[in-house]
Amino acid sequence: MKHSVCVLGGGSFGTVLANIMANNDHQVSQWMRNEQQVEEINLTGLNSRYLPNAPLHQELLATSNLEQAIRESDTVFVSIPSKSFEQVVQRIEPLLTEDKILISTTKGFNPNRFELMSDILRRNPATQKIGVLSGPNLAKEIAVGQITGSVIASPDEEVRLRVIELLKSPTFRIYENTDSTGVELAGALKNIYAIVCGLAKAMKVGENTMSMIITRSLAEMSRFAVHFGANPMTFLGLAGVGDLIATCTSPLSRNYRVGFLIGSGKTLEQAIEEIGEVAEGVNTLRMVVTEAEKHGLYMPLAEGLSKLLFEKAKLESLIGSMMTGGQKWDVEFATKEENKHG
Ligand SMILES: NC(=O)c1ccc[n+]([C@@H]2O[C@H](COP(=O)([O-])OP(=O)(O)OC[C@H]3O[C@@H](n4cnc5c(N)ncnc54)[C@H](O)[C@@H]3O)[C@@H](O)[C@H]2O)c1
Ligand SMILES: O=P(O)(O)OC[C@H](O)CO
Repeated sequence: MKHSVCVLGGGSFGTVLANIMANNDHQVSQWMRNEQQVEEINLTGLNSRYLPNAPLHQELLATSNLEQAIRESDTVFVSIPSKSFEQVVQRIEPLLTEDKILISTTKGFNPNRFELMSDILRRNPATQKIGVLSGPNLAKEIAVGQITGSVIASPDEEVRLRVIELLKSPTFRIYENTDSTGVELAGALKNIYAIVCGLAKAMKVGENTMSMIITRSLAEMSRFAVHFGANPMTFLGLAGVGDLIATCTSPLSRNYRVGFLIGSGKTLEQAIEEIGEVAEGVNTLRMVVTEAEKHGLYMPLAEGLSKLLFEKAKLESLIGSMMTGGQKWDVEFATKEENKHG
């Protein structure tokens, strides 16, 4: 069945998703605020600022008419950075009807209060058909047809099946999960650890060290997420360990690059300016460290990074924070009995 889809956001991820769905013969409009970008995509089939090497499907329609784009669509993907997500969702709320499906692809927290993007979507009074798309999805790799897997998370089967129908392709495979909280938290939290790994890479640490950081990052992020209702098993999937590996090891990740640039002597402000695209991990770090303190959650890597970025602590103290401290179990979600005998 041919669907009408709207993607909100003119950045790299919104553009690759819109392009996949247009290639799948769905009617796709991509809403963006920048008129010049709209014109460029419609006239040349290129989004040169965000995806310069990816020619786009000729039927993909870029638009700055938000009202028309929403009214004409049965499914809306929101690919707006977390900083502006709530503001854009408030604009579309009056246009929503109970049959519309809403998908967040944004990996971050609301900077104004501790909540996820799907919480913002759920506040609309019209539709509760809501899902979260997350996984190891570096947009620039997807754009050139690298084999990629992602996860659609929603308790609602219709939502999951719709997203699979819209996005599946010979190079893009979508898996299902009902643990929306786990998938969404995994996607947001891993950005913190991508910054840590970028820093570690700039310090030229060995592979033992890098593996330890990535694995302890997984322990830390799943500890946080389980406290807020996630299933720890979700962290074994693509949205958990999968995305953590991709983002913690790839120079294509903006968060990793923030860490690498700081580790190479730049300030946080210089790193953000040089990248020129959203790096969600910085805001996520602020929100998560505050919540971890409030709830007594042990997160030495996040706390160490926060001290380094916001309180000018020394780089070495970040990794030092992982080497001391009380937490002694390798796998925390094994039962107490297993830990005793394992
Ligand atoms: N790029 C990736 O590889 C990737 C992959 C998976 C998920 N994501 C997530 O997707 C989200 C979007 O990322 P991206 O990579 O597309 O970002 P980006 O930096 O490439 O682009 C952001 C886009 O949002 C637009 N925007 C910002 N504020 C706006 C506002 N108030 N109104 C309208 N438009 C606004 C910008 O103009 C820009 O077009 C992020 O949360 C990111 O974590 C990104
Ligand atoms: O470029 P980043 O660091 O925002 O990462 C992009 C995606 O989240 C990778 O899955």
